[in-house]
Amino acid sequence: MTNQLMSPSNPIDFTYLSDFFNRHRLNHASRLILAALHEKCQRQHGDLPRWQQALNDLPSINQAWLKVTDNAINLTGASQTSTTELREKLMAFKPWRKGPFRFLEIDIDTEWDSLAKWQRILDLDIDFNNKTVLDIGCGNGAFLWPIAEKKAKCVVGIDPMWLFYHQFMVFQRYAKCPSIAFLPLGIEQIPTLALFDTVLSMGVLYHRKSPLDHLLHIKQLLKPNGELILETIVLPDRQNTLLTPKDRYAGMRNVWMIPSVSVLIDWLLKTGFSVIQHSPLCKTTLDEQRQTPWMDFYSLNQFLDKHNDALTVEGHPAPYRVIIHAKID
Ligand SMILES: Nc1ncnc2c1ncn2[C@@H]1O[C@H](C[S@+](CC[C@H]([NH3+])C(=O)[O-])CC(=O)[O-])[C@@H](O)[C@H]1O
Repeated sequence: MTNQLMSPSNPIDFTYLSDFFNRHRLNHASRLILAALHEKCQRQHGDLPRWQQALNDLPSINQAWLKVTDNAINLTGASQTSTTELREKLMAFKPWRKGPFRFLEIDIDTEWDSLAKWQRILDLDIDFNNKTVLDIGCGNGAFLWPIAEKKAKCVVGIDPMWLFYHQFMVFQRYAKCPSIAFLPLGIEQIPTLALFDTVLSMGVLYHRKSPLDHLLHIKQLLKPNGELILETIVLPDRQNTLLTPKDRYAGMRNVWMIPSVSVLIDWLLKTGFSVIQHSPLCKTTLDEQRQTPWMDFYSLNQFLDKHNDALTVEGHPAPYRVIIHAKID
């Protein structure tokens, strides 16, 4: 593909997206999305020049190849750069939260083992084949690679954080996967057109002030018979319970509501979805989320009660997660 992902005169060049949207029949959204990207690029983030430089400093790699293996999203190839230098270049994109990745011989040990979540998605046996997929709040795009490998027609990831866009580009500049696009935009900037067969919203719902509006918004983005993969924190309670933390939840400031699974299902039914299946409840473990040299801020370990890991430091139930596979009624 003609992939103008980077050019020295205009380092954030999204012009290749017109071609991407045309190829994947997303052209109705093209004009509005390009306008939103243009506007975002006008309001340049202070760290952008540093991250752009860090991308430009990455070495050339011969025969680059990206593959998702059991324990990492793995970029292989041949480069002259020493391990020490390579590690330093990749450290410039810290903090690395989602992964883990392997970049040539360097293991990027991210805060989250996202492949554990991916395994829970695989356990639901969801069919991505030939689907047009949107991943809302995709972080650095860790799930875009395995979804593309499952032969999705195209995968669009959106996340407003410029750092995550650059972490994605660390791999895409070599992998040049023609079926993936990462838009550094928030959900609010995506036109409400029914363009997608499958929408993933993972780790996002509890950050939305109005979770029902989020579900209604997703419904507008789905084609008839479209499917939702909703992953979120829930209460371990079997009853109809809902937590609205007054202040923080597990150290996170912007958490609005955490429902029990039964409330979550009621929200889905109320907003016009029917539930196909859901995963078992899964307590987030310190194997799945922890501090590493690649993400040295506080992590789950510091946000659980030291004497009782069933509780957060604030005294709320510790995080459990569920994945619900639903479809439009
Ligand atoms: N308005 C917004 N629109 C879209 N994304 C947003 C917005 N605001 C924040 N985000 C993004 O939503 C993501 C939430 S993390 C889940 C990552 C991945 N999905 C995961 O399942 O590991 C939470 C977690 O770690 O669980 C972050 O990357 C935000 O930048």
